[in-house]
Amino acid sequence: MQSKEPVSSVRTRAQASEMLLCSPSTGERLTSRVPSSPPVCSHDEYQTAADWLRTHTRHRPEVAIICGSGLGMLADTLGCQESFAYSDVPGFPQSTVQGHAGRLVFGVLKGKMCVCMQGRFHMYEGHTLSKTTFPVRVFKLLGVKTLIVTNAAGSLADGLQPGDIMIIKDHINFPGFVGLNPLIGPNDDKFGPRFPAMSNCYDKELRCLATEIGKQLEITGLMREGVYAMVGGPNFESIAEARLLHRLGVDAVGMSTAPEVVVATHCGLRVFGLSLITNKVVKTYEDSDSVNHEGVLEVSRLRSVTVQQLVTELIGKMDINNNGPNDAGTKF
Ligand SMILES: O=P(O)(O)O[C@H]1O[C@H](CO)[C@@H](O)[C@H]1O
Ligand SMILES: Nc1nc2[nH]cnc2c(=O)[nH]1
Repeated sequence: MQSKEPVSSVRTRAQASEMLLCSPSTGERLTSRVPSSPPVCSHDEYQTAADWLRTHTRHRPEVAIICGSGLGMLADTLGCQESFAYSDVPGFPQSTVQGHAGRLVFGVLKGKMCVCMQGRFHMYEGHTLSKTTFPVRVFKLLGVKTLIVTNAAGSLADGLQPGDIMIIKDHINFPGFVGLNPLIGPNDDKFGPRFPAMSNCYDKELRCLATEIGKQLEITGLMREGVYAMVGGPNFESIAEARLLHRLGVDAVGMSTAPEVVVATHCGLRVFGLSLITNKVVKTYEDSDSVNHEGVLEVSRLRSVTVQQLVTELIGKMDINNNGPNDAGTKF
């Protein structure tokens, strides 16, 4: 039997989901992207951004750093700086979160060519995961070998206090459990395999080196290794959620990092990650504390110099030619 609906009113699924994003009263578009429908960026889009950057800077970075909430000051310490607003770089999304300036800074740190993201993209801002992780593949095309990720996170582990630094040993990518993974979609074989392993995604040698540097800087009391979990955000955890995460073995929780690391590992970058613990996640109903972003930024600012020293020394001492166990050979 034929549908009685006129052809002009039959909507595709894509149109229907687009309509859900419009105000029912005015028809005004409320947001432009749905994270759960993952349109992927094409190889050309990454290449265009990389080509644009190559023609606009002399820098050829070997190390990329993604700065977490309130940790962007690190970029200011680079020598021979050249910087670009994200809005000027083709294909780059915009930063919308306080504490994420939205600048790409190229420069030299301890003799190594670096590029630093002063501000990252989060899924909860409405970016697709492909856009959230867009810079990582651009870095790969620019010749970057090592990615350093930093973030602000809440602690679930009893031994982790605000102001502590957690070297990320492993992660739990909770959005990935429900199909929100940046690698969903046709696999781009030029970047990496369809089914990448994630068992060595945080480089052991760099973790050991960071621990050694911690000793030299006399900050071992602040440092330990742990498991980071990414949740979608933007709300912080309910108490029941916090208890669940704790029981699952999560040491620190945040709303970023895992997608960047998945994409970096897929394309063979060596990864080092650290979480600055900015708050304790409330786990009991008797506790009247509650977390807010301003408090997160305040702790980040207070510890940013220490994080900066640790990352700077790590970059100075790392062997740039060791690409770690995930490197399957550069394809570009
Ligand atoms: O992960 P970064 O970008 O450091 O930011 C963390 O801080 C914000 C919450 O205060 C969230 O975006 C969380 O992910
Ligand atoms: N999800 C989450 N993200 C954070 N980022 C900084 N602190 C927190 C926290 O307590 N929970």
